[in-house]
Amino acid sequence: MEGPRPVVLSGPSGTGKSTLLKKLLKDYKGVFGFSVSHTTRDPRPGEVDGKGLFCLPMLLGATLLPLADVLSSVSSADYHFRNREAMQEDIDTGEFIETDEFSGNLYGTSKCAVQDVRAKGLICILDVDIAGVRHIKESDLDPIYVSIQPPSIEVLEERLRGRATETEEKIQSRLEAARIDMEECNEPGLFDIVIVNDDLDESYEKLQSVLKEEIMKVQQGIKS
Ligand SMILES: Nc1nc2c(ncn2[C@@H]2O[C@H](COP(=O)(O)OP(=O)(O)O)[C@@H](O)[C@H]2O)c(=O)[nH]1
Ligand SMILES: Nc1ncnc2c1ncn2[C@@H]1O[C@H](COP(=O)(O)OP(=O)(O)O)[C@@H](O)[C@H]1O
Repeated sequence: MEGPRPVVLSGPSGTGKSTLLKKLLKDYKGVFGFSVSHTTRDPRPGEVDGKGLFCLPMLLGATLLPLADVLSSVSSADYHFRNREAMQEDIDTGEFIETDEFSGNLYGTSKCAVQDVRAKGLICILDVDIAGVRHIKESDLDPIYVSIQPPSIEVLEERLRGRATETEEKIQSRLEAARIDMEECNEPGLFDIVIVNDDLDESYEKLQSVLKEEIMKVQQGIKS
């Protein structure tokens, strides 16, 4: 597909990926779009459900929903929250680019989630775990791969506890996955850049700088 290259943000749970990507979406309106993943985990308070497997071009063609409703439901959602059976059915019918089991739940990037963003000419941001990164490497997406890492496992634990969204069991399983992620992220050729998210402003500067070229492509497209 033509257009700017997508961006994959990966890194341990609690390291600051959502914080950074929300800053990008806020500061660069009309430049970035979030690929809304599917998951079987329960929504956290305040999280918005994308309500299922939509393909924006398909919906518009069928004019099932007013355009504004479709755009807002897709762009502001955190996840499409599904039960395991429904998600497995969609996986079996080939709707996903990649899926992974993380901390007892299924997560996955649907083809529609990426198409919806790319069809609008936006830089598509995907937030996936390290297994997702490896699966995406086998696809034809050709994204920029960014790993966001914590300064240390102790700091990560503080952030996870500070966010107060997980049970003790989930904190432990996330820390276990984090140890593996922290080791594997330096594997040659896996990521284009590894950003240690100590100071948030500095990390955001580094992230903007690695995405500068793609951001300019979209901004120049908007002007012309
Ligand atoms: N492979 C894959 N991983 C995902 C996807 N969506 C989210 N994840 C990863 O799943 C993990 C858990 O995500 P989440 O439950 O939202 O917790 P959080 O990252 O701590 O906010 C994180 O490492 C995400 O990057 C997806 O579509 N595919
Ligand atoms: N650089 C930072 N310094 C201190 N706290 C941070 C930093 N970046 C993120 N946080 C905090 O850490 C917690 C986890 O961040 P979050 O963006 O939810 O992580 P992720 O999306 O990677 O799971 C949040 O409470 C967030 O406010």
